[in-house]
Amino acid sequence: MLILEGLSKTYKTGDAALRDVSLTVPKGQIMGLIGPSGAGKSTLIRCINRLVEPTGGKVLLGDMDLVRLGKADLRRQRRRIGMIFQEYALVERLTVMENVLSGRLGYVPFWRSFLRKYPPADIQRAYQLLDRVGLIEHADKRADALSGGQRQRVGIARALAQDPELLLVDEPTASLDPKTSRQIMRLLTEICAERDLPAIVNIHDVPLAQQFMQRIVGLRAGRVVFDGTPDQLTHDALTAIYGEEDWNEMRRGDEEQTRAELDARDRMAALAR
Ligand SMILES: Nc1ncnc2c1ncn2[C@@H]1O[C@H](COP(=O)(O)OP(=O)(O)OP(=O)(O)O)[C@@H](O)[C@H]1O
Repeated sequence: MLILEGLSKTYKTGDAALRDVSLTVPKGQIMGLIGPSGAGKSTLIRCINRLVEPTGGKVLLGDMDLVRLGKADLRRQRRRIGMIFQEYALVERLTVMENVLSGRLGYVPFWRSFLRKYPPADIQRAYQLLDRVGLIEHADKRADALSGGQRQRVGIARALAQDPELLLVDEPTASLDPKTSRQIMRLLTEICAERDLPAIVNIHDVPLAQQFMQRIVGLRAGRVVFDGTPDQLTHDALTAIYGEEDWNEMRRGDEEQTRAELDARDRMAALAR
């Protein structure tokens, strides 16, 4: 379980990116974080594993406050948090298998990782994870030979190789087409359920969040302005998060995208005839 208590971040520039955010994410819950650009979504995710240093508050993972840890302890504790990134952050010239094994780097002694000698149990486990994400037959391919969706699956398997107690997921589908995005979101939700893992997913796409998240938290100007189920995300709630103008614009954008997708489908169907 993850508990945030009064988490705040003010950057040196004076930008108050997070203001007194308190949230509890229980085991197995997948929580979507939505909000307009600049609302503080990335800052929130990065304060949890202290890629960004919070200026106040607590981050409790189990009963440990990550904010209080010194450097060496923080490095050890970060193993407990798996991260999945928008741009996958794979080592492109390494194989799929090596990328997954790199999730174990926090556990193996330096000399082993330097020589890329991982224990057999890690290798066996990496194969199981690749099987779970549907990439077993791609294990020996270089990461740069894969499609975007496949790369994101490697990113998921690598995060799981850490045996994390929490997943932080930053815009996992921002670089993917709509169908692949849905497949990735489905995989993430299944994995959280199977492993009883809590997850926070920073997600721009509101319909996708509504379709897959159990809980949605809306941030605006660094504050939580909505916390509820997808059904409770009404027009009024969306207006509170995005403001009237932005929300209407987003809706128009969605309608245009849907129209464009339908158009493309009609054109493909016409070609196939
Ligand atoms: N390194 C930084 N230095 C100073 N200010 C920053 C820094 N990073 C973010 N900010 C500011 O903090 C606020 C929150 O930014 P953040 O990137 O967390 O928002 P976001 O909701 O993730 O936005 P987006 O959806 O556009 O990625 C913004 O006002 C931003 O300008």
